[in-house]
Amino acid sequence: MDLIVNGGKPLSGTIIPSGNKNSALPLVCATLLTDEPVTLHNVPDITDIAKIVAFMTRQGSRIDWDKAAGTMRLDHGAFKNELVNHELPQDMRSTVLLYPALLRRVKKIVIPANATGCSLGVREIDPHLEILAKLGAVIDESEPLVIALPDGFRAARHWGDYMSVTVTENFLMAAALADGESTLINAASEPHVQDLCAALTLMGAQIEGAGTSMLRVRGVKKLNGCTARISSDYHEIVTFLALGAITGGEIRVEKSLPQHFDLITRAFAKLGVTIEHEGTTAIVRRNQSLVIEEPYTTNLLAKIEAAPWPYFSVDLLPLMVALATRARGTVHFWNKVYENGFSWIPELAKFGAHILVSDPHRITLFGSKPLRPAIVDAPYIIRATIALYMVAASIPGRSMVKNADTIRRAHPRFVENLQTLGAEVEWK
Ligand SMILES: CC(=O)N[C@H]1[C@@H](OP(=O)(O)OP(=O)(O)OC[C@H]2O[C@@H](n3ccc(=O)[nH]c3=O)[C@H](O)[C@@H]2O)O[C@H](CO)[C@@H](O)[C@@H]1O
Ligand SMILES: C=C(OP(=O)(O)O)C(=O)O
Repeated sequence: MDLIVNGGKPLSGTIIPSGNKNSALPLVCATLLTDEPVTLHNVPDITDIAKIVAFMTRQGSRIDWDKAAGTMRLDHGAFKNELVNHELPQDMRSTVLLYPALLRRVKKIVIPANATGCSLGVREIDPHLEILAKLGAVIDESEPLVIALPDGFRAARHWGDYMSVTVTENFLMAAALADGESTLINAASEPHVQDLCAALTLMGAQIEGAGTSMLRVRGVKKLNGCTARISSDYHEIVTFLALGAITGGEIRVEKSLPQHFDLITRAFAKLGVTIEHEGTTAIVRRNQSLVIEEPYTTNLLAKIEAAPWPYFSVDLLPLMVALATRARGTVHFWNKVYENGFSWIPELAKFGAHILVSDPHRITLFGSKPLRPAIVDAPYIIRATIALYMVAASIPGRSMVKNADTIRRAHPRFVENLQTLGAEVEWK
C-alpha cells in the first residue's frame, strides 16, 4: 500500500507510543521456553507479532490477544512436539528467535533461507549457528541447513565477533536452560536486550550483567510463567519528536524513557533541535532553529555515527537523515553496521535533497536545499520508509510514498496517530 501525503502543515499534539517491536518479539518467543502461562502487557498490534502468533497457534498454543488493551496471554501447554509444517514465519529477522525454544521442543529444525529481516544488509545466520553449536546444538550442513539438539543445551563460554542483538538474545534463551554457567563476551546491550533479560529473570532465569557487554547466565532446570511488560518503543518516540521538529509543530510523547535519551538528545541537538524531558514526557517545542552545529575543530563536519548500543542506534539514523534535509548546514552520517543502510538515499534525492554518498556506510548531507513534492518508492526498511514520509510531510503539496506497508511491521496505528497530530495522510 502507498502513503498519500499532503504535506507542509505543522504537526502538533500528544502521542502515547506503542510497545517496542524488538522487545515484543524476543519476549513472545521466550514464552515458548515454558509450559506455564505467561501474560505480556503493552504488546504492539503489528504484523511481525501476528506472524509469530499464527505460527504458535498452528502448533497448538493457546494465545488470547486483546489488541485494544495490548495484553497477550500465552499458554504453550498443548504445543505439538513436531512441526505441523516446516515453514517458519517468513521475511522477518525475528524468526531466528524461535530457534532455542523450538530446538528444546521439537529437537530438529530446518533453517529457512529468508530469516533475513529488512534489506538493511546481509543478515548473517553464521553467528547464530555458532552460538547454538557452542551451547550443544549439532549443525547438519546439508541443503537446506538443519540444526538438532540431541541432549539439551550445555553451558559454554563464547566471545562473539560483534555485538549482535538477536545472537545475544538467543544466547540468553539457550543458556537460561543449559546445565551450568555460560558467559557471553561482546554481548549486545540494547534496551530490547535488557527487556529480555528482565523478562527471563521474571521467568526464573539467573542472569548477571544485563545492559553490559558481558553476560553470565546460570542455567536452571525449568522456567516458570510470569507477567511482563514490553517497554515503550524508543524508535516511535524519536519518530514523533523528529516529526514535530521537521514540520515546525510541538509534540509531546508520553511514557518516554529518559534514561535512554542522553545520546539521542545530543544527536537532535547537532541538528539544532532541543528535546526536553519532563519526567517521562519527551517534548519538542514548535519552530526549532534547525541549524546544524559546527564543531570547534577546524576542517570537521558535524557527525552522527551509529553502531551497537550504547552508540546512537542504527535503526534511528534514517530519522535524523530526514530531519537534516531541513536543517541549515552540512552533516556527516556514518552507519557503522549495515552495508545497505543508505540504499534508499536516491529516493530521498527525488524530493530535491542534496546528499553525497561517500561509500555504503557514509553520506554527507547538505541541508536546507529547496524541496519539492515527489513520488518515491519505499525500501523494505521500516524507519527509512518513515524518513521518506517525514520529508514528504514537511513539503507543501502532494507526495506519495509507494509500498510503505513495511511500517506496519513495527508501528501500530501509525497513520491514525499522525492524523491526531493534524497530518493529512492516508493509505491507498
Ligand atoms: C528483531 C531485531 O531485534 N532486529 C534488530 C536487530 O537485528 P539483528 O540481530 O539481525 O542485527 P545484528 O545486531 O546481528 O546486526 C545486523 C548485521 O549488522 C552487521 N554488524 C552488526 C554489528 C557490528 O558491530 N558489526 C556488524 O558487521 C552484521 O552483518 C549483522 O548481521 O539488531 C539490529 C541492529 O541494531 C537492528 O537493526 C534490528 O532492528
Ligand atoms: C531492521 C529492523 O527489523 P528486522 O531486524 O526485523 O529486519 C527494524 O526494526 O528496523
